Amino acid sequence: MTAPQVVVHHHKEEMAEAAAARLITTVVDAQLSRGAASVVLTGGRNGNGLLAALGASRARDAVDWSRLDLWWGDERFLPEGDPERNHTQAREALLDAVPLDPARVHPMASSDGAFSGDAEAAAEAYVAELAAAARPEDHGPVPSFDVLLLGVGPDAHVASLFPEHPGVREAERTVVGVHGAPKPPPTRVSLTLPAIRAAKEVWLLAGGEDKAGAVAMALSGAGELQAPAAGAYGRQRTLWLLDEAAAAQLPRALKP
Ligand SMILES: O=C(O)[C@H](O)[C@@H](O)[C@H](O)[C@H](O)COP(=O)(O)O
Repeated sequence: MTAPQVVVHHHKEEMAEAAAARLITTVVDAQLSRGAASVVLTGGRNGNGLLAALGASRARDAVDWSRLDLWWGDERFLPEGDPERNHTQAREALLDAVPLDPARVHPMASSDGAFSGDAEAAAEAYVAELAAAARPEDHGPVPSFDVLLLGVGPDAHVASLFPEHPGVREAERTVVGVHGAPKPPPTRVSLTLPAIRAAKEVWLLAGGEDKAGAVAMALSGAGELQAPAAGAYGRQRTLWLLDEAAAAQLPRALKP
């Protein structure tokens, strides 16, 4: 388990811009060293804020978009094109504006497609898609993601893994269907903590005072059942990207 590192920016806008710059550099370095890069996107305002900041960055085209593999940490189980889907929002925030290779973009299934209404079947399909992309040198039945992005909820949820819910307890499977999510919509598909922990780097994004309690709890020793964000860490790096409001309740020893 990699000890979490914390970076605090003044406001969430600066946090988004800094995270976008950091992501550009990390992706470019991965592409230089192995010819491709793999990133897992997250939904929510901070995740989409990062994508929008990346799209506005003049450095964005240092990325070879045709050699970027994009996955999702979770998805709201809604019809294709629904404005509330993380995939829809990511396309609007950035993806439709850059020359990605469609074969390397892996959205989770919609509720009206081949798995209509069956979130478990959609989850199983993503398990298979991840496993098919894994290589022998990878750490488990998922690709070794270079960066896995996670927004953090006010209850310290990450992806669609909510405190005390079955998904956060999943210790084997890489993707699960989620029902009765406290954050609407209730039905979702989510990576599990084992899948999240296969990533080289996990970056957790939290901005705003409504996240201060969750951030403090997750970084002060709470267990993953109570604070799923506490169980989200990368093999090589775990990075918390905060603004001052979200860092307000952090013990001094944890502040940079
Ligand atoms: O589908 C989702 O809603 C997200 O994946 C979810 O995990 C989100 O990242 C957090 O709830 C934080 O959302 P905000 O950044 O909007 O607070």
